[in-house]
Amino acid sequence: MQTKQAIQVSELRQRYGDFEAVGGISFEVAEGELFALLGTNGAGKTTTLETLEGFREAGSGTVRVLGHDPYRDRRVVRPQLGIMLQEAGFFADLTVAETVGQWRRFTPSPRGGDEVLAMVGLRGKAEVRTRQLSGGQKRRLDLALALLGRPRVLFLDEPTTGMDPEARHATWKIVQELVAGGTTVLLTTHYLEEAEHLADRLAIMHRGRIEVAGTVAEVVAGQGDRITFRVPERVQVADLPALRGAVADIVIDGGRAVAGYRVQGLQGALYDLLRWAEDHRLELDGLQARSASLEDVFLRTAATPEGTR
Ligand SMILES: Nc1ncnc2c1ncn2[C@@H]1O[C@H](COP(=O)(O)OP(=O)(O)OP(=O)(O)O)[C@@H](O)[C@H]1O
Repeated sequence: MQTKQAIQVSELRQRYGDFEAVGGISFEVAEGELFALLGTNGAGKTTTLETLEGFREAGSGTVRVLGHDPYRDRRVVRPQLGIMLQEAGFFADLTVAETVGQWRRFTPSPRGGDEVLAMVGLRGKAEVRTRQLSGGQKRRLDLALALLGRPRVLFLDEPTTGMDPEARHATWKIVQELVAGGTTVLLTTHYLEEAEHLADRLAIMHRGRIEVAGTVAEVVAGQGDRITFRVPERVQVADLPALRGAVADIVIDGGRAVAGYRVQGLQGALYDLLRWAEDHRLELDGLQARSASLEDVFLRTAATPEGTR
């Protein structure tokens, strides 16, 4: 059976005046998949999301959500979307229950107010005024409102900003349950751990382009594992070993030189390093070895200098 694509973006470009905020991006999200859009500040994530949500017409390229143009066919598409913006405004004097009640009036066949509040763990706050909610609780109320219309596609723009780790994990669980129930989710986040935890696939944007995309394993593959240690005082940088062909880069940290290697496969490279240290009777201060992570890929992408794309 062919997988149906809930979201299709092909060569999307968006400009603000002379400035190109999105420079020709393409990706697809299958029904029931969670796709995370990561990127540096100003990379173009929100502009992309706003286009998919039908708030902006595509500058050029094509965008389809559930098979429709979300801008031109928004009457068809919008009722099937749940949207959690970066900042939603609530009326400060309304209670949580009243806020949900107001939104229900504008939502066709909405979920029950109690039901959505229970889903996001806010039933105990139903009678609290929204201005008294904490930042994390406000984000959960935002999520409750996005879920009212039983959306087939849910857009979450930095959903866990301001949440403590417990609330963040609780939110991840809610999102995982929605995905398990067949909801398609497009998420933006600055928390790489969140993408690692939730995303079936992800893309990293930088200056309007998708620099890398795939599953976490695909994105991280080939990035190289990392070994670092402080260069021992009686060793010249030129005398450091090349570990399976990898040459050390040196940074100065707290007045001491730190050697860093990017190697393919930790075990062999560590074996060589420890044997070298043993042969030279050296203690390797601050020795660290770790597998490549999404953070490595992100930081490398973010470090791509201007004019190199
Ligand atoms: N209305 C606008 N007018 C002019 N420039 C804009 C406008 N909205 C966004 N931009 C610019 O377009 C670029 C992309 O912005 P966008 O908000 O899409 O990025 P983002 O990836 O969501 O960033 P962040 O992670 O900081 O939220 C930025 O350089 C931003 O300054």
